[in-house]
Amino acid sequence: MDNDFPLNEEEIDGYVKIDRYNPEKVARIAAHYADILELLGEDPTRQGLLKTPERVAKALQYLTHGYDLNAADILRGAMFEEEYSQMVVVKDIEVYSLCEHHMLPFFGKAHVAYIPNGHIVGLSKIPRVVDIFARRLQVQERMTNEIRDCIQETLNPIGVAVVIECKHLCMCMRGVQKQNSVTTTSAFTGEFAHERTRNEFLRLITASLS
Ligand SMILES: Nc1nc2c(ncn2[C@@H]2O[C@H](COP(=O)(O)OP(=O)(O)OP(=O)(O)O)[C@@H](O)[C@H]2O)c(=O)[nH]1
Ligand SMILES: [Zn+2]
Repeated sequence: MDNDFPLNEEEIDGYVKIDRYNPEKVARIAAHYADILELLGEDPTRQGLLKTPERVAKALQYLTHGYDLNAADILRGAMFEEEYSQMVVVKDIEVYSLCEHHMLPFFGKAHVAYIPNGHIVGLSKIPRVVDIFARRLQVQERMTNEIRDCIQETLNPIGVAVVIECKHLCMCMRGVQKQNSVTTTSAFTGEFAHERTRNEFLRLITASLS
């Protein structure tokens, strides 16, 4: 996938405000990156680096485009009255975020469940909500709570469960340099406070289809 910030609204269903890809902002961020390249001992005028500051500026805007999106609005856009009252689980949602301490990626999977209370939500909206909170500077714990709170407050279900498992590059490529550690965070509301419900969710997210 091309990682440049989408130039047209179609690519992400019109949810991103076009002013996020502001040429003035790109130019300003790029100017800083030209300085940074120099400070790192590079020659920003060599051929391979000529467009790098601009590419980085666009990539950073893409990686933080969640700031421009309203997750509650996106959920509200696809809520349907339905009497279904069993747990709905969307698991293995890819997560790509940036840790707010080092601005290095952390990535992995999110598993989200809710128990409807008269309304269900369009399934694709759950990964969209995950993305909106992931595509900004984050800590994994806050992201987990924000996803839970957004679904609870907007959809008002009987309960919400969120489990996120991520690898943090700031712990792999530098610092403590642990290549295999995975961080798991979780957040629950309502019915998921009960061990039985929580265990059913945990069983479903660890079960394999094959
Ligand atoms: N709780 C939490 N910590 C995170 C997350 N992402 C990165 N960190 C941690 O943020 C901490 C920042 O600690 P500092 O001591 O200020 O920074 P540092 O000197 O670069 O730390 P080291 O990574 O241990 O070298 C580190 O322990 C990181 O592992 C996250 O999502 N949640
Ligand atoms: Zn970090």
